[in-house]
Amino acid sequence: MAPRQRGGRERRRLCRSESIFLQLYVGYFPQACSDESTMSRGIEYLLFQARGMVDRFRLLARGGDGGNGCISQRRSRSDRQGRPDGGDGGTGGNVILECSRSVWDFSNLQHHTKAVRGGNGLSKKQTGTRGPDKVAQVPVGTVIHLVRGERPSFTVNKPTRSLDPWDIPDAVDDSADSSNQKNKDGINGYEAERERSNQWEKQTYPSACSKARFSNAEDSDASSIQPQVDLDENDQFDDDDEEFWEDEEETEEEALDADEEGEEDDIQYSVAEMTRPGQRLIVAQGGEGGLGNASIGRDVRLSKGNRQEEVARLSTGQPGTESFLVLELKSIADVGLVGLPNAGKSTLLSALSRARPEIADYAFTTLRPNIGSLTYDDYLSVKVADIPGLIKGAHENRGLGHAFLRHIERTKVLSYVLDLAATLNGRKGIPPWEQLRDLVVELEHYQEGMTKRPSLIVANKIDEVGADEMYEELKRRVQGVPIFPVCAILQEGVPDLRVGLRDLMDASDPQGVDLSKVIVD
Ligand SMILES: Nc1nc2c(ncn2[C@@H]2O[C@H](COP(=O)(O)OP(=O)(O)OP(=O)(O)O)[C@@H](O)[C@H]2O)c(=O)[nH]1
Repeated sequence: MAPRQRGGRERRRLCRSESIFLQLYVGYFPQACSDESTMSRGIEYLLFQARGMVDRFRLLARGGDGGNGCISQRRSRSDRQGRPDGGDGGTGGNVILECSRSVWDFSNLQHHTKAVRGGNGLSKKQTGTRGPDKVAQVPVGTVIHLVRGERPSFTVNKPTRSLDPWDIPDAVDDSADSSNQKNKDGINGYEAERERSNQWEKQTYPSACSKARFSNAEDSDASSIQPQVDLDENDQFDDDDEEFWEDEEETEEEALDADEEGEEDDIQYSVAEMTRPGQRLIVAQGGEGGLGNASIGRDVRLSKGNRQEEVARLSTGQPGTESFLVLELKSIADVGLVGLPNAGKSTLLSALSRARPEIADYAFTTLRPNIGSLTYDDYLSVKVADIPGLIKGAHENRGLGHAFLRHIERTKVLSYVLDLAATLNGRKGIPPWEQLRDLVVELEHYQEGMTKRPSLIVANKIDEVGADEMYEELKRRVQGVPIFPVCAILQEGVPDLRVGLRDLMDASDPQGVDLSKVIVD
């Protein structure tokens, strides 16, 4: 097989970054492109962006197919004709998402994730092995949207490799009652399930339906019923299957975009949320194994005419289910720091907690959310999220746009970080009260009512010359929310801010920012 071309994907990503770069440096900083150092920062930014955080991810998950049932005759001297003794195929593995603290985005995932096929049944009524599950780790705060397929279901957090009696080779129960029950269920349900899966295959893989592996009963050749020896030679992990998956992967990956756009109307939003480490969610189920001829012979009366075809159909393992999901990361923090670029949010986060985000004197240093932990004397731990800077017009995709706001969607408290020094000493920035207005407008554009949640204002850079007067002016212009003068860089005012945040979380009637109480020229 020809090596797979990854170039297309790389190129696409850089193009997106380039467009952001242009918006930033030509739109937001009109004079910037003439400045060499800003250009080099821009390039640095591009590189960051190219390997930036993956907080939205399209995932096509497919459960492993069930193994085929075995067709085998056991003969002995006393029984020349022999008895059917082929075991059932094993169930395919599930695709499971596991919530974990050890990953912070989706960069470890593969767009196509498939679990392993169940093992084929063996002679002497031995059931095939269960296909191992494919477990993919996702960060805490992952929200799952369903584009296509079955709704995912949570599973008990236990090792999924543990086998039930049907999965243990040689564990076929001979007692009439239980085996009949199982096989009746299996066979009755089998017809309907098979019909459903045939339709599913035709819809999902019209081209692949012609492949032998996906051939349905009508197409299947009687020669596909192999004696035991041949079945044993079949690889349990099905090389053809792998190849098929890889061949399809490149084209399907491109199709994922189109699919998502095309099916946007049908998306079921937030079908599940993963908020606790260790939580497990089955997103695609493994298929049931096919029946061995020991089960078929015992429970199904086969008509003479199409006996072989019927046996072939019943012994073929069912395909695993497939689902197309969009995963989104919404960080879970108690306090969200919002501010314009360069306001000092990252510096403040490092003063409040042990987090060490990148700090620099240029805009958009922060390209991904940082989360720090603030611990009080009574061991209450509060999570604080620092998100990339917002600018006026972010809802029109200026700057880094609105995407990062999802990380503070669930915070209990908002902390507006305003730069008192933005207009001081000849700087051409925005006065703090206008910064506040712009931030409130952007947050409301993102989610109506977001600014009603408990809020406080951090008046940062109080150490700068002229900042005291600016702080007094800010207090005069903004009413209704507490304002804390802080010098994040020297950690001045930070202990009071810690207390203020705690009070806000404990307060019975805390208030958000009301723009009617903000005086702007
Ligand atoms: N004088 C003074 N400078 C500060 C203070 N806090 C932060 N700064 C400086 O302001 C600049 C920006 O700080 P950051 O913490 O990176 O600002 P940010 O809001 O995270 O910026 P983005 O990543 O662009 O969103 C840095 O040069 C800091 O050293 C402060 O209290 N006083």
